[in-house]
Amino acid sequence: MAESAGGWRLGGAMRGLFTRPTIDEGTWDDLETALIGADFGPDVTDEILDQLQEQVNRFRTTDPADLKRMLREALEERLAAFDPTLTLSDRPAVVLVVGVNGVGKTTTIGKFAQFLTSRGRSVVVGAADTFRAAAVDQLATWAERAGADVVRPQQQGQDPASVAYQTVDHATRTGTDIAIIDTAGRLQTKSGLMDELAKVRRVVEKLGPIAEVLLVLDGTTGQNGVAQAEAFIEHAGVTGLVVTKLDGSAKGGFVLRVQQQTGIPIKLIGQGEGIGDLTGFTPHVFAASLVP
Ligand SMILES: Nc1nc2c(ncn2[C@@H]2O[C@H](COP(=O)(O)OP(=O)(O)OP(=O)(O)O)[C@@H](O)[C@H]2O)c(=O)[nH]1
Repeated sequence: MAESAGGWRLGGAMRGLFTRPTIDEGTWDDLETALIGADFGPDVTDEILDQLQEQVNRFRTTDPADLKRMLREALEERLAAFDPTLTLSDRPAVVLVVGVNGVGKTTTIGKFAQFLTSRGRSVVVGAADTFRAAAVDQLATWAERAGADVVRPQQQGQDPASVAYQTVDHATRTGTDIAIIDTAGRLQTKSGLMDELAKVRRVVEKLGPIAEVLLVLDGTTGQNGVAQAEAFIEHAGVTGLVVTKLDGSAKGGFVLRVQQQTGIPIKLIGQGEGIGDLTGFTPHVFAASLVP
């Protein structure tokens, strides 16, 4: 899996920026425009600008190549402030995947199953989003392609918590390493959704601890996507973020922004619609692809 193949560059503004002969006022304006354009958000942008101006003054440099390196290092340091390691050592390791519909949740679960099976881990996927038969089929197709087992609801609208229970039970009985549970993204009310999730958690925890709760966010929707997912962040005990659709997006700054804002580490990055298009999150690699 290529870790640096992403298209999440900062975009055209950066190119002109680092070819100026010397650092001048225009450099800082261009840098601000580029950071805002890449969705770092105003706060992170200001912090980075202040930090870099201070460093440029301290080192008395006027060389744009120095500034570029300082920018890359500043981004890497901030990206690395949270631990991106997935905790999957329980047997089975139970992973709940949450998020609003349409962000790429089903695709992500398929890719995650593949990510794990290709590393020699056995996986079962549970379709606990039981309201749409087509969605269950779509998830099952992805999981089967990844070489994972699937636990489906026995009938449409079956209690999601019982599907989740059966999934973990299946993993325990068969000695499967990892149980990934899809959950509903859309219910009539937010409290209904959170109650359902709380019930899934309660029932699963009867069998053992939950290893990870991964919240899937669409990298192209930026801040609006975070607002939509607020309830999950507040109530679902999210342990990691998965940011999808970063391929071809010029909005890579969102990754740093969302991590700083929520205080939750990014653990996986989706960068395409193919089954291999999911990677772990490596701050060094990500910073280097933001500022190539
Ligand atoms: N380019 C790109 N497209 C993606 C990525 N992840 C998902 N998609 C696409 O986004 C669309 C929605 O993905 P789904 O996985 O169906 O999203 P979902 O959140 O499960 O949506 P529902 O099934 O409606 O709940 C699909 O067309 C996917 O192919 C990604 O990393 N990059």
